[in-house]
Amino acid sequence: MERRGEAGGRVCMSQTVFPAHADHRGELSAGQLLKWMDATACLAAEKHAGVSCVTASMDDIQFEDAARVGQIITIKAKVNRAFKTSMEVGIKVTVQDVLTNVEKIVSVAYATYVAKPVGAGKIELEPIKLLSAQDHLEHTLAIERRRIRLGYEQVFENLMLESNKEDTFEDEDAVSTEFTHVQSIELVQPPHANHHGNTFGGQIMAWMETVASISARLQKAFELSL
Ligand SMILES: CC(=O)SCCNC(=O)CCNC(=O)[C@H](O)C(C)(C)COP(=O)(O)OP(=O)(O)OC[C@H]1O[C@@H](n2cnc3c(N)ncnc32)[C@H](O)[C@@H]1OP(=O)(O)O
Repeated sequence: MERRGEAGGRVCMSQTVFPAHADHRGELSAGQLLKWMDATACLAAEKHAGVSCVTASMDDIQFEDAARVGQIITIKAKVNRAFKTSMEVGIKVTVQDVLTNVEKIVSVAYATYVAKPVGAGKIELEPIKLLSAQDHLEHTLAIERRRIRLGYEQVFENLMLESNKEDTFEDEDAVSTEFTHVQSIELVQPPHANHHGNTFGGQIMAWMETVASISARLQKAFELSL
């Protein structure tokens, strides 16, 4: 029998990109990918914790390559380190072209999940069993990344408090952004919820990404109309 903490906390998910997952360019939308990344990583966290987990945060994400309709997306998630009630999960996304077999990295990301048993108090997580040199490396780096991510919020708060000066920089080519304000009101429905009845973190990120990309496109449309 596999004990929790022994090679638990690893999940691999593959999915063909269908037109319903794509944006107007025929590429996998970032919002859909964020939903898959969150669902896969949450499952890895729950496999390790043995109880339900919630998304606390996802670190900065860079998308290095696009995935087109018909290509295969593979998401590998692994618990790098369990702290007290939270875990860092490493997420690696690759895209494979079925005709050429060429595989490319789309993204490497880190997310934090907190064990939250339904109807119970907090639980303390077991440490993870390290099986390879890579596991050891990620385990060591995870504590450093946690220190940076937990300090990040404070750094941003301090920036806001300290920067009470108006930016006087003026560029004569600057264009107004007044037409780029976008607001979306969403009704939380059952398809947006996870198996605990809460809105998926990935769903919230997908809504945020939709609004941000519409805003960016409105800016471009406004510039072209000038
Ligand atoms: C609104 C939505 O539907 S979002 C989508 C899904 N996600 C959720 O629903 C989560 C909503 N948020 C929450 O439930 C809470 O804010 C939690 C669980 C994230 C934090 O719980 P709290 O009890 O407020 O915080 P507490 O200070 O006890 O921290 C618990 C752990 O989370 C960690 N943590 C808290 N915030 C963060 C963060 N932003 N990033 C990384 N780790 C975090 C803490 O370091 C701590 O870890 P440790 O126990 O291993 O030392």
